Amino acid sequence: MFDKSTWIKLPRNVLVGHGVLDQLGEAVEELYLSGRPLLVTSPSPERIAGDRIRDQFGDIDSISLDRASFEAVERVVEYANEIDAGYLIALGGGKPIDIAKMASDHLNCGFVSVPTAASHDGIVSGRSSIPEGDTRHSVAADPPLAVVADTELLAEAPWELTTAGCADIISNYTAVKDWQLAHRLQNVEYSEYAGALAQMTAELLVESADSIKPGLEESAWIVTKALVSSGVAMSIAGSSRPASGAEHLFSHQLDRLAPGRALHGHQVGVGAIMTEYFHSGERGDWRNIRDALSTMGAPTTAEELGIDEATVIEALTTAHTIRDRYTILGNGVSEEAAIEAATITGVL
Ligand SMILES: NC(=O)C1=CN([C@@H]2O[C@H](COP(=O)(O)OP(=O)(O)OC[C@H]3O[C@@H](n4cnc5c(N)ncnc54)[C@H](OP(=O)(O)O)[C@@H]3O)[C@@H](O)[C@H]2O)C=CC1
Ligand SMILES: O=C(CO)COP(=O)(O)O
Ligand SMILES: [Zn+2]
Repeated sequence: MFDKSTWIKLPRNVLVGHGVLDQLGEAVEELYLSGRPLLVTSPSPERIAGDRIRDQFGDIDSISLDRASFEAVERVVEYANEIDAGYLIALGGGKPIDIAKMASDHLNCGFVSVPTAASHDGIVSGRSSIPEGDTRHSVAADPPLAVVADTELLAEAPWELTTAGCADIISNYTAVKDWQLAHRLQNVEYSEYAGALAQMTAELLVESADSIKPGLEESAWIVTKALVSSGVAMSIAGSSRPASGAEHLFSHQLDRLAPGRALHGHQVGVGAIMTEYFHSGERGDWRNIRDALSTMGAPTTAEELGIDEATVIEALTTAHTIRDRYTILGNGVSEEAAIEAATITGVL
């Protein structure tokens, strides 16, 4: 008997374009939500766009967070219960969006995603990524009911945030390879559709590399559409596998060893150069990944990340311990092998 079933959760309204932030009220109205909103944000996004949201929703309650943690999720849940919020509006980068995503899951209410940076592919995804002690949880949660990504606002954000988004997408190359490897070696369930979508998204972005330049709103448009597409791949997969492999494990370790030093996307990009080397060897595709990152202005070395060599090697040799996710790192990379990979690829 055929007994497979799948439940793919996706946002209902996705608005990407010039000035669409001013249509947030309209997009929310179309969702037939009830109750008052709670704005979940962080300091810079609040400063940049908080008032434009208040212009549409009146003087709404808001909470500003500076760190992604389970404690921050708890604070949002408590505050939302206190004011009897009907839904959440997440305004900012990956941090407030992930926190609101998880809090809305706990509260059994919906949330709307309003990215202020094209820096990560959690804008649309049904995954929340929260660090806790020595580990990181990639938690299943509902995706946003709507996404309102204003390319005018995103283009005004510091350019490095956009290059971080590019690198998060380019890392799909190695993430999909790791997923396929785990499928072959460990019988991990693999979705051809999600894998193909994640890979194609990375390919299309790399093909557009010459059009991705600071000061061009079109760049924010290209990158945001890719982030949406990558988030959809995660929703189809029901896991972050299409967009997160060993390069993400490396980045999550860096977050522990050198917190706040570099952006998530930049760390996964540098990780992808090295994990591609592990996949395909010295003559393999790692040069293409490095060149694509460098064309877009994303870091390709430890120095450009602002992270010292010893920390990079420690992150690479311990990355396999952070989560139960089979990747090319297998049971771990020796220090000698890590130094060799980082040196050959020019990361060190
Ligand atoms: N759930 C998922 O599927 C995914 C989740 N992630 C998660 O997302 C996080 C990374 O996202 P990222 O966006 O880098 O993290 P942050 O939300 O920390 O944003 C990065 C920085 O950019 C600032 N910022 C945001 N928007 C603007 C703006 N318009 N102008 C100026 N500064 C701005 C933030 O300011 P401030 O400090 O004031 O907030 C912060 O300092 C990680 O925690 C990662 O794990 C990443 C990919 C996928
Ligand atoms: O960053 C992500 C995808 O780009 C999410 O992945 P994680 O599940 O590893 O947190
Ligand atoms: Zn990522």
